[in-house]
Amino acid sequence: MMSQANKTDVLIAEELLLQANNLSHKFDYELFRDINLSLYKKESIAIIGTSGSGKSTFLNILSSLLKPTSGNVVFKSKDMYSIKQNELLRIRRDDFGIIFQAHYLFRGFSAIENLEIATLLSGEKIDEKLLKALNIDYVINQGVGELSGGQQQRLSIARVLTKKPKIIFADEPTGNLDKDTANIVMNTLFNYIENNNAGLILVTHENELAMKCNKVYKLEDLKLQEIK
Ligand SMILES: Nc1ncnc2c1ncn2[C@@H]1O[C@H](COP(=O)(O)OP(=O)(O)OP(=O)(O)O)[C@@H](O)[C@H]1O
Repeated sequence: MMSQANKTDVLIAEELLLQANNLSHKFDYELFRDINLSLYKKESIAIIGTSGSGKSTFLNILSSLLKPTSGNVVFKSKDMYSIKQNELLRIRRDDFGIIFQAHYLFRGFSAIENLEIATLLSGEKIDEKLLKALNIDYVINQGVGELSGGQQQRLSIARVLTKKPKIIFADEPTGNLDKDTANIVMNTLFNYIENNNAGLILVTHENELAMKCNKVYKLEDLKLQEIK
């Protein structure tokens, strides 16, 4: 029979979405050393730190885009940087939602066509409620080039959520937005992870925004310091 301690281990493992172990990275100089991080279902984590401290680099490593100098990132019991490239691409396509400030929308297409592309890849449906919540439901027939910067940003967030990722990685997702719109976007992301058993890792320089997350870490002196 399984002991109580083992049962607890199994339970924690089932709730775990992503685990980073002993991550170190350097470019010309060392950015961080031996960092550990765990993300659980329904959890939001914010990473703060001064400009150039390595926040975006850390997020790129967690989100399958950059192999760390050393250490590993485990998703679904697999070390992402030891598996085959096509398996890694599948994880990125099916399970990860990556939101960057520079949004990669298809400019020759309308807003709705950009969402349809996401549904084709994932087999999911466009969620009208999501478009309403993000206040872009009334512009979906317009060309991407006709949308404002903030509308494009929200459209790219809608496109990421449309494919129903297990983990959302967001680098300054509200960077271009006014406060009210930023709140709408953050509430949409929080509701999404709650309703879909997903997780969120957010990089931001705004402390107020960071503190809305369950956990906050500051990247400083090569380490992640726990703030909340
Ligand atoms: N591909 C790369 N090659 C070489 N150096 C890089 C590369 N990407 C980032 N760096 C360097 O690593 C350092 C950290 O960059 P990063 O973008 O991770 O910081 P950040 O904390 O996100 O900064 P900011 O808040 O200003 O966006 C910077 O000095 C940057 O020049």
